[in-house]
Amino acid sequence: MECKILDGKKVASEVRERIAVMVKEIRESGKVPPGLAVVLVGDNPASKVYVGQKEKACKEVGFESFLYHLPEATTQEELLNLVGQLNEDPNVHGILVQLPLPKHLNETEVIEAIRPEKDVDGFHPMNLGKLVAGLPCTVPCTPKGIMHLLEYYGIEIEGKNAVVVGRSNIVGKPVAHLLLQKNATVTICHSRTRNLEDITKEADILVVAAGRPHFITQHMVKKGAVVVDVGINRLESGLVGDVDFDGVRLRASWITPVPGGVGPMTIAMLLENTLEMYERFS
Ligand SMILES: NC(=O)C1=CN([C@@H]2O[C@H](COP(=O)(O)OP(=O)(O)OC[C@H]3O[C@@H](n4cnc5c(N)ncnc54)[C@H](OP(=O)(O)O)[C@@H]3O)[C@@H](O)[C@H]2O)C=CC1
Ligand SMILES: Nc1nc(=O)c2c([nH]1)NC[C@@H]1CN(c3ccc(C(=O)N[C@@H](CCC(=O)O)C(=O)O)cc3)C=[N+]21
Repeated sequence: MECKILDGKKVASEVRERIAVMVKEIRESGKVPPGLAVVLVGDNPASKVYVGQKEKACKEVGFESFLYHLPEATTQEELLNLVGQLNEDPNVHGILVQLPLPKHLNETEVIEAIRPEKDVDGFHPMNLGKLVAGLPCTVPCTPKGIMHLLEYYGIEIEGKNAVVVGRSNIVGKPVAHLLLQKNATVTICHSRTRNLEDITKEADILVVAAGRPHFITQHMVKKGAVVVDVGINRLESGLVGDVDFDGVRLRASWITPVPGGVGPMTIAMLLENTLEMYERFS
């Protein structure tokens, strides 16, 4: 059986086109357009790349984007002050603080300072709590993008064994809950999991967000599985995911490539979340 590609690049561009049409109508009606504020602290090269992509994506769909690039030496108080100011700014509908922050800053406290109505990442405990409770909330972009991609390609979730490798608050845990809501039987694995491959081999749907290049190999995957690779690893040979694509595609029925899989969906969902918050709260 031929393995098919979950084409995040294509699906994301369709989402962006739809958003661009809606923003055009908003602008033509003379209203304030949706605005996204991105806060970057320090000079982490990977973060700078991501922030650049986000700005470009905003411009393309017609959003206002406000970039705050603060020096590495920014204090917690200065960062909290900026967040407080953005919370009050009527032109800002979404606030994204790029993670990771430099080590001297308290990430949890910064995220909690963002008004939940402007928490475009869905990382605020109020949004994460609502997600777990199955209430309407802002869903984190990467997990939302994964679900959108599965839905687009008609991948059935109900009753399937879904295995998530990774338990971060931004990817692993929320995607596990979204799969659970769609009635999958969900297993979450992490660095203390024993006999990982015995578990991954049972997965009908395998989502991998471990941050380890080529971590999931062919023999860890069940024949016909749907494999979603969230990993972004920059090696000298280029950008690779957490899944050994060339090996695993010989067994899987569907697979996301890296690049061109989950990454572009994350950006598209960031735009979608910004527009949703604009419509709900402005
Ligand atoms: N494509 C996209 O849009 C995005 C991609 N990413 C990428 O996804 C990856 C994961 O990101 P994130 O969730 O933030 O990462 P974290 O580093 O926060 O979490 C990694 C998770 O993987 C688990 N893990 C690490 N090593 C192993 C192992 N040997 N066996 C089993 N589990 C293991 C960790 O377990 P433990 O909890 O026990 O430490 C942890 O739960 C990264 O490569 C990141 O760059 C992230 C966000 C968006
Ligand atoms: N507050 C916050 N929100 C985030 O959403 C957030 C964050 N912090 N910190 C870092 C991670 C990582 N992340 C990615 C977004 C897009 C791609 C992406 O577009 N990837 C392209 C490749 C891009 C390239 O070539 O580098 C692809 O996979 O095709 C990847 C990773 C968002 N994150």
